[in-house]
Amino acid sequence: MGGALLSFLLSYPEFILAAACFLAFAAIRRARDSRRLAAPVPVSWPVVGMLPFVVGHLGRLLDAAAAALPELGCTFMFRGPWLVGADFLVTCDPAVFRHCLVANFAGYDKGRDFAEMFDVVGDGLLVADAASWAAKRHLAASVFTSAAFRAFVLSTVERQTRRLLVPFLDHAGGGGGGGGVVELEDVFMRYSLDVSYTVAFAADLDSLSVASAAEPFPPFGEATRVTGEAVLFRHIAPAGWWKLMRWLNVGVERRLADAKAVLDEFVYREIANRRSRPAPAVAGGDDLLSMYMASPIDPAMSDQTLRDAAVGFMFAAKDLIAAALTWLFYMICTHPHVEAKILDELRSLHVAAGDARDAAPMVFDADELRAATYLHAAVLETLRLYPSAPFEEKEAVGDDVLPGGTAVRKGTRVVFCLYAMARAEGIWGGDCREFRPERWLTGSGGGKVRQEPSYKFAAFNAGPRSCLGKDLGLSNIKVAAAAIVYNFTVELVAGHVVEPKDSVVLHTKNGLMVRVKRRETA
Ligand code: HEM
Repeated sequence: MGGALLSFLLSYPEFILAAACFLAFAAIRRARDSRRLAAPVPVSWPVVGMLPFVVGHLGRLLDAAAAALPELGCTFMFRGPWLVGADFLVTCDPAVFRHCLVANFAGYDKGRDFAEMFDVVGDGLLVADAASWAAKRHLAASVFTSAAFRAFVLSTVERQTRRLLVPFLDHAGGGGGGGGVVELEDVFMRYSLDVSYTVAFAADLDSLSVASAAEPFPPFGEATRVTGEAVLFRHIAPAGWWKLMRWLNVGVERRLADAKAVLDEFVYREIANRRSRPAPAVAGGDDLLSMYMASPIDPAMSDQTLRDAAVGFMFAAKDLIAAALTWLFYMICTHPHVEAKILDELRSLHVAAGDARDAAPMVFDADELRAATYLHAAVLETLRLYPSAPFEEKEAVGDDVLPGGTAVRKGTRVVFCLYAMARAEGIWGGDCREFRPERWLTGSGGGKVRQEPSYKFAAFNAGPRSCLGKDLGLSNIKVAAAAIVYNFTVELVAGHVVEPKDSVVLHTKNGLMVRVKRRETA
């Protein structure tokens, strides 16, 4: 049948020409109609599909998607170039989030394509599906919810904030009366690497120390950075392209292979070191590797499982925390009244504690910050507008129909656009684009933090696959933010433009250049 059709079309090329003209005219009409809409929407052209929309908005795809999605009813099928199989469904509709991530969880997998793109985490939790995911999740939950591990994470956060972050900013801000200029996103990337490295391996990397901050990233940190870039490249480039590059071992794929070798060498050596110790000391600590090695759930855990857990943890936590801190400080710099309220709250906590730690600098711990509801609201509002993972993706396990009636065929990739959801008036109201921590607080005088359903505020994902480190991540952000706001003033360098980068983690395009100065009245 297919062969007969092909030979017919080849015998009468005018049919192909006529069909292409018809599709082109239809696309031109749709393109003209779309100009009447409030924002440009993608139009599917013959052969290239909606690729021109992507090319035309390169570098600002998230904002383009945020403007287009509400015009298209919040869900639409993105058509890639013909014959490349690059079509996918995009949505910012909370009802669709709820359906795919919560109600029909088993109907949507991460899928093999995602696992292959993110193969640096091996066969770990972040890419596993079905029964394999359930077993890994059970094991991970036993570690992440254990009191010993949580206490170790929180004490590490406080310790690294006190010994690395605050002294570094103090040093950077010591440049004359006007303070010093630093690129804060780089500071947060180093800080976050140092925290998660210690949490994973109970050793200090100190990439943010005053002495080493002028140095390039340590090889382990550089390997995680290169890997993030390569995963993004694999999301953007056609699969055949990056697979060919992988086969040829060139370009970004070659750098990825080198980065993986660095990660493997380090983690396997660490595992071997620990295995060579006498039995009672093999695990013994409260760091991630020790906790996994001592887990009664899988006493005969292979080295590869341990390696995948440790590397997966670095990717689950590190960059997401750094991105959240970066956008929080961009918001604080551009909303001085928010900074003033956070500072008031922290000062009242300090006074209420009545403690004797008047010797500056002050570092609050996670327990003390439990009462800092305004700071908590500012962090949530940052993650609403600038979710560290701006989109989530899944693959339909079978045919399905979404709320609203869109039919989904088996194998369709679904991209959940959190960044766009935050900017949809129908979902977050007319002031959705404003940074307003108050929207998270009940009552006019502050009070408690409001709960939003996870399918509407999906920064930590929704449903059974929700983030296992949500509370720890939030505490980490608050401890670092409180230490900075309380001890320093941070001002955006005049003329520096801060914009989101099209990326799997919401980094900035040009970093966050700020002037840091020791706060005189801290
Ligand atoms: C601002 C900080 C964080 C944010 C925004 C965040 C967000 C997320 C998101 C969106 C996912 C879903 C990923 C996916 O399925 O594609 C996730 C999963 C996960 N997160 Fe977090 N996370 C943060 C910090 C942390 C921390 C500190 C930890 C560990 C201590 C952690 C552990 C995990 C784990 C283990 C998963 C995998 C869950 C699963 O697949 O079953 N996260 N996180």
